[in-house]
Amino acid sequence: MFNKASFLTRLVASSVRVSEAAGGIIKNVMAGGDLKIVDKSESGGGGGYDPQTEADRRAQYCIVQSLQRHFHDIKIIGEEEDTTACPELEMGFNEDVLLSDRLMSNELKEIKENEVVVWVDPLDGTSEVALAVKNKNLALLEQVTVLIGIAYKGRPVAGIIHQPYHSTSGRTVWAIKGCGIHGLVPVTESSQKIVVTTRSHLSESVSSALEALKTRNLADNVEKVGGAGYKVLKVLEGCAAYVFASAGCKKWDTCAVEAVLDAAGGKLTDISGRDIRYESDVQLNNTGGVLATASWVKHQDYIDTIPQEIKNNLPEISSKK
Ligand SMILES: Nc1ncnc2c1ncn2[C@@H]1O[C@H](COP(=O)(O)O)[C@@H](OP(=O)(O)O)[C@H]1O
Ligand SMILES: [Mg+2]
Ligand SMILES: [Mg+2]
Ligand SMILES: [Mg+2]
Repeated sequence: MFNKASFLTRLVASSVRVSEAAGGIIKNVMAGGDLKIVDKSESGGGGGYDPQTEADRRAQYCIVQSLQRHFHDIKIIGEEEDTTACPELEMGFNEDVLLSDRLMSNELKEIKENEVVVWVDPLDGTSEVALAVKNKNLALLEQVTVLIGIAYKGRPVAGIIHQPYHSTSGRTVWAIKGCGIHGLVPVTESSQKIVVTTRSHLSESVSSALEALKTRNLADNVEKVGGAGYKVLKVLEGCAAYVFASAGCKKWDTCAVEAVLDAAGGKLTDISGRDIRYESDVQLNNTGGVLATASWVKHQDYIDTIPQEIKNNLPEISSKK
């Protein structure tokens, strides 16, 4: 069945399994207790504290090696430049994904390996991992996700969000364009408009945008949590929007989650309402910020309410410097 399925279906079926293996590696490193944290901003990464742990490095190695072994011509762009080798694992694939093959459009069925860009965030929420260990507050680990996003012609067509610390054995939420969302049931209405935003990268523009939303009853409450992946899961499970009026997050933070949110009827753009592009040569930073809304609110209301001066300070820069 696997070999008969189209390339995209096989890539997603493998990516679901690889994300779960990466989640297991993250848990093993955490259980070992020695995160070997480095601060990437010290090696010229610019910006503030930007932690990377042994879990980030091992998880990325596992994901990239496994996918490259089975799909030689795909282009993979991952967050971490430094990785740590880990034993080769025979991944297999997730059988449920193969069932999507018959639902896929012909255009997606015909996609070839060298036409996709795979955006990998091996561990999203590293700041929360560091804080969980520092404060011995393991509840924060629920905010950790593994993100694998698949882009075709510069736009997301499939996404995998693995959440290793969700309940006891973790969960994987995945979607292929036009084939629905799997792994959770999206909330379709809520009496309260809760907006989620960053815990560890707050800034003047992030706060001002949220204040503006509050005045127009588009944010009854604001929750500050970690990870782009976790915030989109919160939007899928009842929050109204994820609003991040800052240029800090990257293409690997948003490609997977945009595909999953889109499959649930939500929407993700920059804060000016522009589509985020995912070609292999784009600027890595999401310089226009991130606005992700649930299916049951009007995305345009949020765009219209964010002050123009904040948007002007977050221009879209699409080509790589
Ligand atoms: N100013 C900044 N500098 C570096 N990374 C940033 C950033 N703002 C956001 N990010 C990254 O975007 C993701 C979501 O951030 P946040 O948790 O603050 O909402 C995190 O990914 P990683 O944890 O994969 O590094 C975080 O590091
Ligand atoms: Mg990230
Ligand atoms: Mg990361
Ligand atoms: Mg990081």
